[in-house]
Amino acid sequence: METMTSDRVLLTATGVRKIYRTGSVAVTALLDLDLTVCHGEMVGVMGPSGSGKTTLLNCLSGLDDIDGGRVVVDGHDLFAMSDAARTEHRARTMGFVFQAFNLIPVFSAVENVELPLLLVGRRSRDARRRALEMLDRVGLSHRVGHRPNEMSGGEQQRVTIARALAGRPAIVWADEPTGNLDSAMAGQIMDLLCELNQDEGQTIILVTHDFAIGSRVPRLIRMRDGRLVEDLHQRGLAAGADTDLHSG
Ligand SMILES: Nc1ncnc2c1ncn2[C@@H]1O[C@H](COP(=O)(O)OP(=O)(O)OP(=O)(O)O)[C@@H](O)[C@H]1O
Repeated sequence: METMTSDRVLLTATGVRKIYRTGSVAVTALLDLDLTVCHGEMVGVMGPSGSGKTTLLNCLSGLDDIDGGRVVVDGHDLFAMSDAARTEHRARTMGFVFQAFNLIPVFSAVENVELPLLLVGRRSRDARRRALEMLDRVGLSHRVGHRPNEMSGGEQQRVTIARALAGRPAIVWADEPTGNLDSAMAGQIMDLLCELNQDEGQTIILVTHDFAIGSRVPRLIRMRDGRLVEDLHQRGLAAGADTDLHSG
């Protein structure tokens, strides 16, 4: 069993509840969800369509409000903060990779990666240096001046990963990051994410419905009807991660 000493804990969700209300219809998308994630973990989130995977990502990252419970990330209670403080905390501690690449079409790769750094006040020379370093890290040093429509889907997703990691976030959230890619490119993006986790200890929480992806993460949680129904530490999959096999 994993020993979760408090200094290793990065995220704690306790009794999280999320209800979507549309007119008179209420859908409970998360029900009393408890989850603890430690620094350096790579966690996959799987479950049937509608089970609450994206809602989990949106609520535990503070992108969306919750209807009950508590989420603490990097020592800060997300929903005890003002909206402005939560936004600032998110920009400082979290990076996001989505299925849609959401790159700015008129910007080059390096401009897309440096933009969030400039928005949080980094000096332009520092932001450029860090953006180039990250593009090199994701294997795109030969594409820094290319615009999104001049790159393949896999290359565009590498740019978004470079952008997500440029600010050295404590957590990277990824929602179906390989959903728009063919299986060969999807495999390469997973290789990169696994490498960033294993070599650099980057904490990653990844939503997927793809079993090939889910089989590669050291820890896999499964959802059903808004509840966490399984928490599986897959044996021997990651350096530094817990390798006990247990569920619960
Ligand atoms: N904005 C919304 N308004 C109303 N209901 C919503 C909203 N977003 C999600 N839901 C509902 O909440 C439940 C959980 O949705 P969620 O998108 O989190 O599931 P998911 O597991 O990510 O599904 P998928 O694999 O299909 O993306 C579903 O019943 C969905 O219909």
